[in-house]
Amino acid sequence: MIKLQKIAKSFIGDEIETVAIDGMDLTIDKGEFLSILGPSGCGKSTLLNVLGMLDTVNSGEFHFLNHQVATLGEAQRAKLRKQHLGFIFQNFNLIDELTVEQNIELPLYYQKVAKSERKARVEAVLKRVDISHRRHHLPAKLSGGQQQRVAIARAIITEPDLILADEPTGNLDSNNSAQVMALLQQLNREGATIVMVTHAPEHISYGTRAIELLDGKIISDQSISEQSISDESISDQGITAELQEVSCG
Ligand SMILES: Nc1ncnc2c1ncn2[C@@H]1O[C@H](COP(=O)(O)OP(=O)(O)OP(=O)(O)O)[C@@H](O)[C@H]1O
Repeated sequence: MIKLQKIAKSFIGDEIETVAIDGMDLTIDKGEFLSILGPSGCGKSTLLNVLGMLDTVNSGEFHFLNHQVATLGEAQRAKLRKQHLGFIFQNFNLIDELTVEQNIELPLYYQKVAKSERKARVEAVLKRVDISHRRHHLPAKLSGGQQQRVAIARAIITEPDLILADEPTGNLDSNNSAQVMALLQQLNREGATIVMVTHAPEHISYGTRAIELLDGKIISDQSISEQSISDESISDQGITAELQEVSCG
């Protein structure tokens, strides 16, 4: 689904160049649930912004489905974003003045989907994330976990090829975090491809693969299976412990 080849991205400010992504190669297949970890400033958000076509690269190739994204202009990238991507953010990014169901409906409205179909799809997604009982509430009346479930519903309602999640549990307590991660895992098991930036090494076990970045480069790339997670937690010296150390940065 995605192929990055020798991608480089730097920022220039006050005559100082900061290299955020340093010649990165990365392939992501349909159906993966990839976690991206690493210390602060290692390039996680920049990579997610590149994958989300919110930011351009300085050099390298970026293939998404059948498109060569690096050569596309802003309007074409915006079209691809709207058609194929769903975003989930740490601070939910819901619209305060709209109810739960209006927030969820919005992407379909922008896609000019007919009203009757919008209603049917909102209904199904409300059930899917178990928030039907709060459909007429404004976001401020919901808990953080409920707000993130609404944001997930809004991200999946267009049936995107790829869901990008930027620290989706960053503002949640452990109970709500576990619920949101279980929902993302379930969506992945039903076929969704997910790329998630996280500071929580314990959450990689919900995914199928974890990469660790340092200074804009991938320094480890691991397949995650339920078996490997339980083995590693027993040995206490595997990826979970290692990543815990790295993410403290
Ligand atoms: N708009 C920008 N202008 C200048 N430098 C930037 C910009 N965005 C990111 N950087 C720099 O690029 C590097 C990578 O930043 P990035 O935000 O991708 O890191 P991160 O791993 O997501 O960090 P965090 O975990 O703290 O969110 C950092 O050195 C950062 O200061």
